[in-house]
Amino acid sequence: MARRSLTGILSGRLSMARGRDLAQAAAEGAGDVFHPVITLTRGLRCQAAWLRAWWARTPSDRRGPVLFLAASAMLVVTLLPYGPALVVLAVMGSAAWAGRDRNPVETGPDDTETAKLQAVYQALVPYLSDPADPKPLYAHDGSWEDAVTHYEFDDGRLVLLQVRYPAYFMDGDVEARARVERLLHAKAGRGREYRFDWNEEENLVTLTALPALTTGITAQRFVTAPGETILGFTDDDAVRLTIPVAEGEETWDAPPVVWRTGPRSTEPHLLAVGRPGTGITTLLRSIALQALHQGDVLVLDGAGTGEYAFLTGRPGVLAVESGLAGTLAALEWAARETERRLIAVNRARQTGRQTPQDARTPMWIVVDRPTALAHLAAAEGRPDPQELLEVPLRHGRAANVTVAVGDQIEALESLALVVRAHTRARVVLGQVSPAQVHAVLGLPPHTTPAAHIPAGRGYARLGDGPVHRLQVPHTPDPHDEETGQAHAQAVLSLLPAHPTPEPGTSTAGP
Ligand SMILES: Nc1ncnc2c1ncn2[C@@H]1O[C@H](COP(=O)(O)OP(=O)(O)OP(=O)(O)O)[C@@H](O)[C@H]1O
Repeated sequence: MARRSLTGILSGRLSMARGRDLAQAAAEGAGDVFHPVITLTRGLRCQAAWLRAWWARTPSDRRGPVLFLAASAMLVVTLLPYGPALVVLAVMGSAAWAGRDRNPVETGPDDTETAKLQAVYQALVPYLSDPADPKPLYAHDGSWEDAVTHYEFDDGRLVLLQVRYPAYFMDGDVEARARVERLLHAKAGRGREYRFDWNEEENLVTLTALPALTTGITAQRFVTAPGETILGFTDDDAVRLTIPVAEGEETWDAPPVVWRTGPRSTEPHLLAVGRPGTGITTLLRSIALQALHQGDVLVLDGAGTGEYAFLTGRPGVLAVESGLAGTLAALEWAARETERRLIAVNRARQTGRQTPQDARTPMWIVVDRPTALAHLAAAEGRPDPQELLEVPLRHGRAANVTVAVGDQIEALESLALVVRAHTRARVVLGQVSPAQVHAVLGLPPHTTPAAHIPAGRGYARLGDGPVHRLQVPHTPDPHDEETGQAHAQAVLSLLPAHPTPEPGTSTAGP
């Protein structure tokens, strides 16, 4: 075999490399030259495929008229000046558009997100697997892709996660659910609030990150129908209705939690409890201010801190009592007044006449911290004021009498049975445990607590309805030194104006 010299081999390689470069340059040049043609061909192919599919979908009895229409259109086009040229231009233009290069869209999680999803999956293994399961959905050597059906990240943080769970997982067991929710909450990040939705039919649980509820809504005249009271504001998708609210300079549509009272209400009385300083008085003040636009209000302030004093003497305010003796007298009057209204309503029904106006005007009894008064009454050997609420609570609905009670959550056990039994509209405010929410509302919250809970934040439930997150509108005591001028003015402007006194007139009341 003849040997080749090193220079010969090198020069041969050099000429081969040059040849490859030339071929590559020629191919690139051809690619550039033919690119429009390739694009047009691709577009024409797309159009032809679409046309074929459309033709296949068209029922056979309609193909004849379609062909006839197409032929007529072609005839018209050929008769038009520049018609065929315009048609060719239009087809080429749409083919160029249809065949344009589309950058591939990146799908799927990046490495950090994949690691996070796998971590969530692995953490769920002990909770959602069973050693007896021959084909477990959750296993230590398994992958998140088997169980995660939806996910969404925002800035690297999970904002939506839907996972499947095996059919044997006890999704009806509150504690089993709570364990999974606690774990998902911890894995998704504790800084924000999450909602959990359990779909028992399809064995799916969804975690959704919730935006914080606005704390900027202050006392104002809300747009409501007669018998409606706004307890506060909640999530957009939790209620069907929104009302316009002013927040600072802006007006926007906010989703309210509306409490309906009166003869047709299924939850005619309210109980609100919370940790001290979380906004129970503020909520009752907001309710009293709204009630004043619908009827008469009697305020009984067990805490005796004078936070309702600004209402004293205003039209529609029957009395503001804070001492034990005054409260007992006011409640005795309220019980008699409820009975009087009840008799008037019954008489009117029996005789087929309209209920007299003085039995139709709504009457509200707002009681703040009744357990404080109960304690005082027990010490003085006097009747528990809560027991005097029995008549308004039992018969108030028919007599258009509404009772709203507020107290501290620690005093829940001290609340009279009659109060707990007849208050089906419930609110709980402040940093409370899921068990406490369950004790007050009859259901645990389906959202995790926020890292920081502002005053006036909590949950509301009307009767057997769902549990709503709630933010009470800021309604401070206008006489409090710490209340800013603007806020005080906003509250005072909601009070009905003093009527011009007419000689010889007097108002009814306790
Ligand atoms: N919705 C709210 N928005 C803003 N601040 C609020 C809200 N609710 C209450 N606050 C503020 O929180 C503080 C306590 O409110 P409030 O007196 O209503 O609570 P409370 O539960 O009745 O307290 P306490 O147990 O001391 O009577 C007040 O300074 C009040 O202005």
